[in-house]
Amino acid sequence: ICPKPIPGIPYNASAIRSPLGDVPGMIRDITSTPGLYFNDWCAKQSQKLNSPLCQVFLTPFSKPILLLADYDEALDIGSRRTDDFDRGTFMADSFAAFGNFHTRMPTGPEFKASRRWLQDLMAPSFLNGFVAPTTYALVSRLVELWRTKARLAGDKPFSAGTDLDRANFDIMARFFFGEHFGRSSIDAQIELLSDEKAPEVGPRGEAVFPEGAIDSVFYTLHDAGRTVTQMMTSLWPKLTLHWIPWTAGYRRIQATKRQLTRDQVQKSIKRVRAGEKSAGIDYMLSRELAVAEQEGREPDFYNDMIMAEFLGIAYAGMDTTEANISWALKFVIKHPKVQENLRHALHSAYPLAVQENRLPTVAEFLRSTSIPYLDALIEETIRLHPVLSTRDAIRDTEILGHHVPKGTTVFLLPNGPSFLSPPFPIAENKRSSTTRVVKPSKKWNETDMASFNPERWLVRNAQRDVEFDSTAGPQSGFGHGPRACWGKREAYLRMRIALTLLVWSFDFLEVPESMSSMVARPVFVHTPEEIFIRPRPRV
Ligand code: HEM
Repeated sequence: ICPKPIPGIPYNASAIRSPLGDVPGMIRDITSTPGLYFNDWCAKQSQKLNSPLCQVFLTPFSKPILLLADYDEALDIGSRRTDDFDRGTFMADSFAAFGNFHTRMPTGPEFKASRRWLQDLMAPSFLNGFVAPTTYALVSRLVELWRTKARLAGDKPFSAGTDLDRANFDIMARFFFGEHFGRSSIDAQIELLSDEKAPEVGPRGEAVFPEGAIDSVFYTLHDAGRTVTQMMTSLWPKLTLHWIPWTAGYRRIQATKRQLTRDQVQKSIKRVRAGEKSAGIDYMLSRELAVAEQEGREPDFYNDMIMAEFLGIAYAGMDTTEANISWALKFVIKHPKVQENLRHALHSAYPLAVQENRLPTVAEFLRSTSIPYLDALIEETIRLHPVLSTRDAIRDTEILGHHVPKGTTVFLLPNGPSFLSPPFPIAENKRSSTTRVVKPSKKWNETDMASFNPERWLVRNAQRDVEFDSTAGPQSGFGHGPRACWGKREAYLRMRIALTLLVWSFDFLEVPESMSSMVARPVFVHTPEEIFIRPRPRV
């Protein structure tokens, strides 16, 4: 009943002496180290076991999970070895509460059908024509809210976490449903402050503002997100799978799907039949209409898989992007020089807006090409707070010369050696045949790999101009290959708009040490435990 390791791959000796595997050690490490969470613990094991491939036993009586800590092999598995590896049980189980969401599926016919409905939503025409102006308008409301809060708070910092949460929720809700979703939840906050009442003062001297009501879909997404963390950290995932459908959170998820069907799908069907398209849902249902016509059947607008995409994607796109915007703000607060450089880069990109003492318009934003320092800051934030990718072996195969049985889950660590600490030396003949034939990736300078330094992404071109180099060194924050992040383009667009408008509008002044913790919350997505800001309006 003790775990059975795969021969030749290092593991913690104590793990195979108990049916509980690595669980007791992991719980001990995590509870005794503030800020250390699941992904960090995994990265630490590869360092402790001093191997680019090791194995851990994360649930009692379980099969081993492989931890791969090498950028070139992870890139290879994600993008080139798709006959050996695919999305597998770990993700499917973790996202169980989301129903037929495509991230849970192997790359087969059902996955392809789901992706067909989503086909238009990452197209430049939809992103630039609909998502950018919508996001710009919503972030402008956040700017308005923080102006009001800054005025009422005087010199006191205040928590920005809930506002960022709401703004990102508003953005995702409108991505799918447009203005038909109703009033923005940031507007509800602004209204609440219209009495100009001074905020209360919290225990650390921070200004505390009241919280307005918010749509029930917001709570549902958080409930659903909690089930992902619950599943990933459950000692008994199979039991948890059976138990989740009985929880109040799960019932709320089902009720929300019914509500969205009633409120949004019906309205969208009318628009689609009238040939009108604006929000994401309209494009999805139009695709279904077109496919149904092609296949000579009635459209199935209420298909459970379409419903599952609304909640699944809203969750996948909300916490991840919000976390990175929050970390980026924390970094610019902690590093005033970076904030100054960023503002200077933004001002140089939009000289007319500086001259006219206003924000860059959405049209200017869309016309501008890359702003290297902004792109570097975003990339550096993702590098330091990445999300884990996983794959399962779909046939008996090998990694770094070791036999890997079919069905084995592999974590492609985005935060271990190669990324945040020096890579392991690996003999060329141990690498996969597909890795050997491509040029090895560039490596990070080993002296400062774990520190925050946006400059690492900048290079000078032949004309001596500074450019952003997305291949400057290893980065796996969005995963690789056909199962990499589907929403990457929207995420970049949102992060660029949000950071441009926020850093243009405010000087983010230093906050006291007691409010500037860089510790992350123990949830699946590396999110700051708290974020306090002290914004001083500029324009
Ligand atoms: C900074 C923000 C984001 C980060 C760091 C991030 C990261 C990731 C990662 C690491 C994966 C797994 C990739 C793999 O296994 O190779 C993923 C998958 C996914 N992401 Fe994102 N994501 C972000 C934003 C978004 C947004 C905004 C959306 C939607 C609008 C989105 C939708 C998805 C979906 C649907 C998948 C599943 C893809 C599949 O299974 O084929 N993500 N994301």
